[in-house]
Amino acid sequence: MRRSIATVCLSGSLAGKMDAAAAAGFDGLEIFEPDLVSSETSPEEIRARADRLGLSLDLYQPFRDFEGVREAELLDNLRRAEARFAVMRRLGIDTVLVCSNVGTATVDSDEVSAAQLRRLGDLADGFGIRVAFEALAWGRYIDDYRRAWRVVERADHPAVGVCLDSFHILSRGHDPAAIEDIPGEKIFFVQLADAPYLSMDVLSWSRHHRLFPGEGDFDLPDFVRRVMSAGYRGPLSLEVFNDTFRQTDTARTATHALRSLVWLEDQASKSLTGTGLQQLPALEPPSDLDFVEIKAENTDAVEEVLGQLGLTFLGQHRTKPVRLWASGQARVVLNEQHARDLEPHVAAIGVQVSEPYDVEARARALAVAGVVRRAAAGEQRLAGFSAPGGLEVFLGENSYGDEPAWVQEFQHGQPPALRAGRQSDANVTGVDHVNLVHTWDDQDEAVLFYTSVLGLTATPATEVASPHGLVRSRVMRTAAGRIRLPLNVAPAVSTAYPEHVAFSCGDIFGVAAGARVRGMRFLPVPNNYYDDLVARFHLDQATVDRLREYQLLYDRDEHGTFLHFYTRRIGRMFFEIVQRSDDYDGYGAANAHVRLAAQARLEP
Ligand SMILES: O=C(O)c1ccc(O)c(O)c1
Ligand SMILES: [Mg+2]
Repeated sequence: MRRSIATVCLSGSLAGKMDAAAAAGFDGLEIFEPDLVSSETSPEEIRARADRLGLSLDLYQPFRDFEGVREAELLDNLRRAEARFAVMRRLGIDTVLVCSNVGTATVDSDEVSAAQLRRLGDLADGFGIRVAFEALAWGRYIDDYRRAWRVVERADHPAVGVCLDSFHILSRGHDPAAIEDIPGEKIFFVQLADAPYLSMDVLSWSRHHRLFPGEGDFDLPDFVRRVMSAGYRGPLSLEVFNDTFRQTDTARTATHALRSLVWLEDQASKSLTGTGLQQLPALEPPSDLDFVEIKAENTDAVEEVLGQLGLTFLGQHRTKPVRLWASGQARVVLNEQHARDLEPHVAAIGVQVSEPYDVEARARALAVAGVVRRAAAGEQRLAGFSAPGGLEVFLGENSYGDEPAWVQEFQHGQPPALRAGRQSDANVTGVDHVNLVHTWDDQDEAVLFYTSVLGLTATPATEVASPHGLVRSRVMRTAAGRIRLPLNVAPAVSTAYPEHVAFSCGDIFGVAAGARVRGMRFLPVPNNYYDDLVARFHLDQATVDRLREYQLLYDRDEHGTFLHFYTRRIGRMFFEIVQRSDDYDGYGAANAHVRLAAQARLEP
């Protein structure tokens, strides 16, 4: 399918948007009228530039407030249209988007709107132009694509069809099934946008909060399947009004946008044949976390805490200043290579997949930047990718719970007896989650990255108050929860907002007691928190006293309970220990503000 993007999705000048769209690999462009009007470049030059770049100019938009008016206004509107059509001719664009009237309509009649669109069709015909009529979700009378189609059908003009915009349809909860009743050749254009479910007026929602496919809550693959089933074969075009993407780097956003379309085509192609939708190498979500890598100029402080938490040092790498600590399925790689002046931070994760080569091919098809790490002879080379925000993600082979082969490269350390590890409940058993921090402008991109490359799914956003501002959080996870990556957007003022690695265990009191004996300094929890626990959960005093003794936090949902505690901050990170009981599926979000306030007290 041809892939297009509306200029309104991107920041910068019209020429810059065109260059970025072409460089990212788009085939076509929707010219948003304000981008043209404010540009110094003439329509002829824009057309020539598009030709040079190999971009087709697929749509001119929007033409507003046309139908549903009285005759005098209609004549005005036709004159307005004629002037636009003349500009479109100079641009070489043959389709105009006419959106339903929101401002000047006074006549609520299919018959009148149809007759007026027919007259517009006659005018457009003379210019070799087609009219794609779109029902805006907030149209004065026509606010539903099914009514827009009724009107277009009634207009019965070869130059008049519909434009289907996923946002206007799905935001209103309109059933997209009726798309399949529209003849494909009468669907003149398809615009795609995702969005999070928000309770707000639909115009503001549309103008500020649209997202690229795969980043929000709408079922875009189903939407595309329906337009394809109807027989539509025109461009799939992104039209995403979003306050963030309008300010981010143009080239980066264009690449991000194209990734969303490539992902969407792949998703939509399932259970459809002969549509020309491009498929990606098959995707099986990762089965497990392979390792977490922490990088710093000096990792001593991190290793001290890992020891206090009961992890075991497994050895130094054969050829690099890299060390491995582990317990159960938790493997933490400490890397001092190329780390001058760097404080401890989460630099990479490894995930285990059954077919690393397929995932690697998939990532390349999605235009994800690879990372290269030198491997000496005999060392395992893991394919790696740079995720938005800078985390490196490596692909390891599924080891089915056994020690992965690369562990053998860490041999200059403990004797084999220790390598086997002491397995008891009072040990860390694995990594429960890795909490990653993003800036305000790359969280959505990160959601798409983990969705499209690794097949993780995103939970809806939640918000937690910290002393420095609200923290917005979404969790990327596998269905079984073996991989969980909460992505947090840090408040703007706290530039070095810490990330954390959460270890799981089966006996958190045991781990806490061991850590205390080994001198670990816990993140202190205020007494007020424990008073509140009594009120919230009707816990008996003895239980609360025991929690307080170890500075543990407590949460409960309908499935089970959650106990957790935190270490103090080490550089740009810290550790958490968690114990899930029964099928508790959260992250102690109700306690997050207590943790954030405690951290702010220690490091204001
Ligand atoms: O927000 C708007 O006005 C607007 C304009 C044109 C569109 O195609 C659209 O979906 C929305
Ligand atoms: Mg639209």
